[in-house]
Amino acid sequence: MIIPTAKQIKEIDAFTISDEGISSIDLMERAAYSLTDAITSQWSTSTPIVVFAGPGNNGGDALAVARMLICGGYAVKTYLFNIASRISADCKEEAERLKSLGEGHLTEITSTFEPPELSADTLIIDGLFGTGLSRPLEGGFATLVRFINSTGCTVVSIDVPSGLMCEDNSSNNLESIVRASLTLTFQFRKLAFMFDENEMYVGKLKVLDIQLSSSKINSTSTPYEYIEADYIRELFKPRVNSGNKGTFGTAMIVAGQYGMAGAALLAGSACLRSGCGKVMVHTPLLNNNIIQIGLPEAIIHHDYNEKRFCNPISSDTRFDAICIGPGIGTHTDTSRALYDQIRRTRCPLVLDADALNIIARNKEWLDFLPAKTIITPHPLEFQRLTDCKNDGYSRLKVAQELSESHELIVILKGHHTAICLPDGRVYFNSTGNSGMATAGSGDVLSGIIVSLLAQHYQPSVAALIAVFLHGKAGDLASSTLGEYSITASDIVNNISNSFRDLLNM
Ligand SMILES: NC(=O)C1=CN([C@@H]2O[C@H](COP(=O)(O)OP(=O)(O)OC[C@H]3O[C@@H](n4cnc5c(N)ncnc54)[C@H](OP(=O)(O)O)[C@@H]3O)[C@@H](O)[C@H]2O)[C@H](O)CC1
Ligand SMILES: [K+]
Repeated sequence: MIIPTAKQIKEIDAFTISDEGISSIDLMERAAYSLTDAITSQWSTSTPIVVFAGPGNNGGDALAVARMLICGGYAVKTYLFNIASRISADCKEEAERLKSLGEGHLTEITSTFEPPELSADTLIIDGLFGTGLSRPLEGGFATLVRFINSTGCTVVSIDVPSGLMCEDNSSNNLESIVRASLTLTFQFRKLAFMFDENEMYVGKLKVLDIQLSSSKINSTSTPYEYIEADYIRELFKPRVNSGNKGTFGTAMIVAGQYGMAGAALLAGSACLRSGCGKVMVHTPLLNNNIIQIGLPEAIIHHDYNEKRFCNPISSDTRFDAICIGPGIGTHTDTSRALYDQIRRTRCPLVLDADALNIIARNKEWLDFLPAKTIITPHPLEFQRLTDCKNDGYSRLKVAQELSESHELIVILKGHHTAICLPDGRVYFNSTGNSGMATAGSGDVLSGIIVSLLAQHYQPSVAALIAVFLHGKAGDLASSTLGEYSITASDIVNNISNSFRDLLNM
């Protein structure tokens, strides 16, 4: 599903109204029904409810929900903030409909507001601002948001937590954003929901289908897409029944300085579990026994010259794709070997972990990475690499620029890992959980990517499939072990289930 901007959502909304011949107030009612349905399925009529409605259509939604809840037998107190006497037409109409239920349901605030005493079991419905927020909240609205956040009550935000911009929050006033327990958003995830630091505002997320025009959605052009199983499934090539191990490619993994052999084992085993024909591990001689025993299927490509660090691979070694980085350290010998290898590499390349830390110290190397090289930084690695600002939106913009200017595939790891392609498109992943934030998890991802590259998947496709499968393997591991107990090996052990689940095997 696409992730449109707030402006595009407005256009889709307007098109739906004209194309379907539905009035805007009826579309608002449709949205309010789905909100009410989601709320009543989770909270019973014994829950006291307080609704805060703003001056725009987000407020209109909130007033309609208040009316529907009252009709459903809930005790609801509603406050409409009409400070500048500029409420939208549909918000005004919804206020009238709410008032028509009788006295005392609606309090209109036109100047100062004395916050009510709220019992701990109160459910707050936040309909102050949605996609129409145009600047950070200040003054009375900022105070109101701080009050909401201080109550300790459960908060359900309509469409967007009030105060959160749909895209760029790098200059926002972060204290003036509602911290929702649950956000019920309409039709699309918003770009800001993809950034890790905004999880504290969004809380749990539920997307409500309010049937906006699908033809308009399909013709809306946006670089951002949220990818789910159906999309990924279509990217697979059939596996040839008559294939031999040569057909499915040889992957080379340069990993594991002495003391970090586990990184080589994890990347190597993930690679083997992801379908390539042969895996070679280039690693210091001292890791020999560990890897021979831990991964008997792999061919160890001994690094004879140096016992502890990685050296260049001899130029007559043949492989179809190469991954460099898991646990290699940043020793000067390794750094020299990395430089040498990058210069010589003619096949698809993935750079991860310490390879990226070495490049961060030699930023000019970015200029000669082969086209379509995949890099897989976590936020700190990306910051070291580019000196970008620390918020998700700024980071994404820099990643998009880097991807486009250097023809790289940048996989920005996070809760919703972003895959930035050189043509400007960005895909956000839908799988994965907090249990995957564990040592070695990135090595597993690199192993899956290089396996798919060795099988001759296009780098962009390999990146998309690998990120999805990796997250899915983590989700399957979590379904039996729970998020607290997952290790990187558990992710490897669930790669096969992840393939089978996706491909219905
Ligand atoms: N997606 C859909 O198809 C549907 C969405 N619905 C709901 O509509 C809102 C969007 O409604 P909109 O009226 O465009 O916007 P808001 O309600 O978010 O707010 C607009 C008003 O807020 C004022 N504003 C903006 N920023 C501030 C601020 N920092 N401080 C004070 N006031 C602010 C703005 O005034 P301006 O001065 O900027 O003009 C407006 O008065 C969407 O989120 C959904 O909830 C439909 O109901 C169903 C279809
Ligand atoms: K809201």
